Parts: sequence; structure tokens; C-alpha cells
Amino acid sequence: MAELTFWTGTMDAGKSTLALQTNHNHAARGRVGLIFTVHDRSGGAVVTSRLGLTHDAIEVTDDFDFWRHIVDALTHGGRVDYLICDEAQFYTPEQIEALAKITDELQIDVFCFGILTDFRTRLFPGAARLVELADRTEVLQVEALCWCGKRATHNARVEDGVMVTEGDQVVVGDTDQAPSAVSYEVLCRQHHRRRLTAARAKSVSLVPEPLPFG
Ligand SMILES: Nc1ncnc2c1ncn2[C@@H]1O[C@H](COP(=O)(O)OP(=O)(O)O)[C@@H](O)[C@H]1O
Ligand SMILES: Cc1cn([C@H]2C[C@H](O)[C@@H](COP(=O)(O)O)O2)c(=O)[nH]c1=O
Repeated sequence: MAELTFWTGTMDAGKSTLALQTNHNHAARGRVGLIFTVHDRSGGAVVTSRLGLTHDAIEVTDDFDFWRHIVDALTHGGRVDYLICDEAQFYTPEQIEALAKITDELQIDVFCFGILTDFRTRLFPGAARLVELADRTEVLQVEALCWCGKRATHNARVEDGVMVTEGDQVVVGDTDQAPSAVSYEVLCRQHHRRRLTAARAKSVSLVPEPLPFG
């Protein structure tokens, strides 16, 4: 029986790496797969892992029709055994429903990879639909860490050095330290709640203790 699986974790947890490893392992056994993504950090139709692996992909625009694409491929004599779907949080709920239909009706394994919640700690619509429909939702075992050392569970958006909790849900960006207007940082829940990023924690710890009078 084919399965719809959702692999999730914070940003920088290794999802794209796992997506490319999954593709490699299945392709190495002679299975034929298609790779999809949208809004990759590279700006192109490519799945990119921070470990350096990359693979061309089919871009999933909002009006992309998964069912039609796969049925067209099959009716033109193509073979499709599995789909790799990266950045699946950005897919529309209708696209996730089409992936479930492809799993059930065409017996094609669908492996989805994506973050669960946005910078406001709210579920992405695509991720919510995946949790509702997937045969399995798996959290990546590799732990991304908050600056305090605890497991990072939340994604913070940082604009010009300041953590923000308002703005558009979708803003493509990275977790690296390179200076850019918008970046992301993974935090534990407590430090996300307190808006205590690594930079802010450092600056607070550098403030001398107040003297115990007046
Ligand atoms: N220089 C490095 N050496 C070893 N591992 C690294 C290095 N850079 C990144 N990684 C690993 O890659 C992970 C990020 O992988 P990636 O697939 O890009 O994440 P995601 O798709 O979840 O955002 C990091 O959590 C870390 O484990
Ligand atoms: C939290 C959050 C993230 N994004 C964007 C930023 C990145 O481009 C992707 C996540 O990529 P990754 O491979 O998991 O690192 O999502 C966003 O648009 N909005 C958000 O709230």
C-alpha cells in the first residue's frame, strides 16, 4: 500500500537533506520519482540542502495541478513510483488533498517535507492539511537547538536584528548569520514566547547588574 508521509521539523532540522536522501535511496533501487518544491531559498526550482546537496525540481505554483500532472505523465507512458515534495507547508490545502488522492488512487508513495508552524507559531495551511491527511507525520530525529541548548521547536523571524511577530506569513529566508533584512532563528518555546533571540540574550547578559539601591 502506498503511503502519504509528512516529515516535519523546524527550519534547519535537515528536511531537505532527508528529502534528497530519500530520493537517492529509492532511485538507487530502480524506482522512478518526481521531485517538487516551491519558494526554495536558492530562488530557483531546486531542492537545496545546507549540507550542499541540490537537485532540480518541478516548481509548485499555487495553480499547479498535481493530479493532472501525474495522470498526464502516466498516460504518456511514463512511470512514477514516488513523489518527493519539499517546502510542503507552502502548498495549498487543495494540493495536499490531491497528493492524498494520488497516494490512494494511483498507489504512488508521497514523501512530504516541511515546517509545521510559521514565525507567529501558527500552522501553515498546507502543513495543517498534511497533519490531517497523512498516514504518518514524523518529526525529524536530528534536533535543531535553541541558543540555550534546549531542542528548538519554533521558528522566529528577525527583521533588522529584531524578532517580529507580525507580517506576511510567507517571506523566504535563511537561518544563517549573514546580514540580511529578514532572517530566521530557531528557538525553544520559552525563548520564542519571551522574544529572546541569541543576540538579545547576549546583549542582556552584557548589561551590568543594577546596583541594589535607588
Ligand atoms: N557544515 C555542516 N556540517 C555538518 N552538518 C551541517 C553543516 N551545515 C549544515 N548541517 C546540517 O544540515 C542541517 C540543515 O539541513 P537542511 O536540509 O538544509 O535543513 P532544512 O531543510 O530542515 O531547513 C543542519 O541542521 C545540520 O544538521
Ligand atoms: C518560519 C517561516 C519560514 N518561512 C520560510 C523561510 C524559508 O524560506 C522556508 C523554510 O525553509 P527551510 O528549508 O525549512 O529552512 O520558509 C516563511 O515564509 N514564513 C515563516 O513564518
